[in-house]
Amino acid sequence: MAIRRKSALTVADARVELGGNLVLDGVDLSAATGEAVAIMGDNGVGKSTLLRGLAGLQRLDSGEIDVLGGGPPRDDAAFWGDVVLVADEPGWYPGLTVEEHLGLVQAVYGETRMTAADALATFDLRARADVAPLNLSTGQRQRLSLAMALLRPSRLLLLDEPERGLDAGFRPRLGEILRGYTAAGGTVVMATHDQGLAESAGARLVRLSEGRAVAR
Ligand SMILES: Nc1ncnc2c1ncn2[C@@H]1O[C@H](COP(=O)(O)OP(=O)(O)OP(=O)(O)O)[C@@H](O)[C@H]1O
Repeated sequence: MAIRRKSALTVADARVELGGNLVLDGVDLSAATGEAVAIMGDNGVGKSTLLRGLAGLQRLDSGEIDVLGGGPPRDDAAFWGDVVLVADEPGWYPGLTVEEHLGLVQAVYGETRMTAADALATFDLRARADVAPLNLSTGQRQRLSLAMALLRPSRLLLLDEPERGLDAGFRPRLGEILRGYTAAGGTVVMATHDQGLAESAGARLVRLSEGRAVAR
């Protein structure tokens, strides 16, 4: 008998118009608790817009969203305590090293999913621990963004093109890290152009086409 997993999020008939274009045109999406979902599709089909909608950073013109059973996304501490969005590069703290950025996350959250030292190792940043993030390469900065996101406790990870800047060797590692996150009960929704990464993360593929989800 199939085990029915609890819903982590649902999007029903989402419509978003931007600059006179209907970017999302009746999109449905769902993810179960402990599931990874990869949203794929051509440039401009609305993947980032959908993720921003899930994070509450893009208002829907119509449609419904439920995130973690709490209704629509809310810009409050409880929501952001459960949800992590990794999209554009974050602002870095001037004067703090890579290791200190991770230490800061650990200090703020107290109980983290791993130690800052483990995060440095997991995201291959040990050799760059003492430099400022702005002195990292693009891919190393992306690894630091992901390390900070995976270090802190959360229930839902929203990742916009997490493969950005990552070399071919690290992408399967990221897939394994995301598998570990879902195995521990977390839910992942990512927009990606890398089907290999999606598969290594064990993600269900959802294709967006002209603002519609055509397979899920
Ligand atoms: N602020 C905005 N005003 C008007 N149009 C916008 C705005 N932001 C995005 N768009 C348009 O909305 C559409 C969807 O953009 P979105 O970034 O969601 O696509 P995407 O699928 O994530 O693309 P990519 O694969 O290139 O990251 C694009 O046609 C884009 O030009």
